[in-house]
Amino acid sequence: MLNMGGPSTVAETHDFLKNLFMDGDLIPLPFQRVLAPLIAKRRTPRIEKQYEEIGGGSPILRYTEYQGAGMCALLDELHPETAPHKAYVAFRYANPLTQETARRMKADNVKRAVAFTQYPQYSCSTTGSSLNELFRRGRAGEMGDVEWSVIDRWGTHPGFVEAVAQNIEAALQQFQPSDRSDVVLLFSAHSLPMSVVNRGDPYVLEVSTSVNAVMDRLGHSNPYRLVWQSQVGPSAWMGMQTGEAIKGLARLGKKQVILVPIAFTSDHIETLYELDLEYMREGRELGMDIRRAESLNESPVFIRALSDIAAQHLRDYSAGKSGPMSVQMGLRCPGCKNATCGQQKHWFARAGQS
Ligand SMILES: C=CC1=C(C)c2cc3[nH]c(cc4nc(cc5[nH]c(cc1n2)c(C)c5CCC(=O)O)C(CCC(=O)O)=C4C)c(C)c3C=C
Ligand SMILES: [Fe+2]
Ligand SMILES: [Fe+2]
Repeated sequence: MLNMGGPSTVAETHDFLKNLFMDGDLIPLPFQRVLAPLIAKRRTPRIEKQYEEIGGGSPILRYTEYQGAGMCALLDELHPETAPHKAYVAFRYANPLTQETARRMKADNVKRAVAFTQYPQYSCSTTGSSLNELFRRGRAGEMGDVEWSVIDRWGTHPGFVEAVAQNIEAALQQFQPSDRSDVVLLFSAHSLPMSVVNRGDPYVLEVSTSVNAVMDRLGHSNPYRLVWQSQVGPSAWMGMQTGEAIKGLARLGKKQVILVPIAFTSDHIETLYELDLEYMREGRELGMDIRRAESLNESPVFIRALSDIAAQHLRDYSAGKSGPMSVQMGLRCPGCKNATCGQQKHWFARAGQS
């Protein structure tokens, strides 16, 4: 289970930030090896405080382990041919790091593995980065002889869509029945630098497609917008920003709002601090009745979706098909060397079309 990860304790914040700023797939910096530790050090006190305020660390590991155990139990039934299944967590910037997980897999003598991204929508800076790291560890011989396949995106899987929709419906129940259809659904995803969007990264399109699928499932019952949060640094990022959207809705007199995280599968600093503490407080100060759809966390519907995605992948793989959600390791973009790059410019350049 590949993801970014987060510091499980406040004390791990600095190392998490350092690993994050060292990653050229996420943040390409000039003189990265020199600058990254400096930026991480300067940023640490502020981010430590945020992790303190949300209970002393990121719950992402706890939720990923819970989801992984649930997924494997179901998968043993759905795909007994490859049972027993075991979930390993490989985080990009926090423990357990990919390197450590690779070592554990080797010690466990694992021979067959699925690299299953836990980002529903693909970006070269998130899933791409995790897959690159996995490649590096494999090439360094740290994993032993493993037959790999990849699930690289699943943002329109009906089970994922259903789980998000059910959490929205639960949040809608908190409003008076007569008000419900006027509540604005504000889908909020982590933003992406415009430099990444403009080179054709598929993330923005895939997040939009997820939102559309959820709205289809809800029968377009409510007004909705897709907005973007968590910009870092001075460069241009994908907008509109979540904070600006909330202020804009308040100006329009649209005061009943549900914030819906759509690009994360569990709670962490971006939901618990930025959405719950910052934006919801701002909204309430503007006189709004602003709530949040719960993150997928321990949702049984979501865990079933994970097992279904994995089972379908395993069936496709044994039938010799890679399936629509998955590609096999070895296919690497000639442009950025990402395993499953979705950047149109890179692939078209290869085909001689640009
Ligand atoms: C789909 C999810 C994410 C995308 C896309 C993404 C892009 C992205 N992020 C940064 C910089 C930072 N992100 C930070 C935290 C963080 N980011 C995500 C997800 C995505 N990031 C999550 C889930 C988290 C929180 C982890 C946790 O608490 O468990 C941080 C650290 C916090 C901070 O210092 O503000 C930074 C920095 C960039 C530059 C980027 C674009 C490519
Ligand atoms: Fe981020
Ligand atoms: Fe690429």
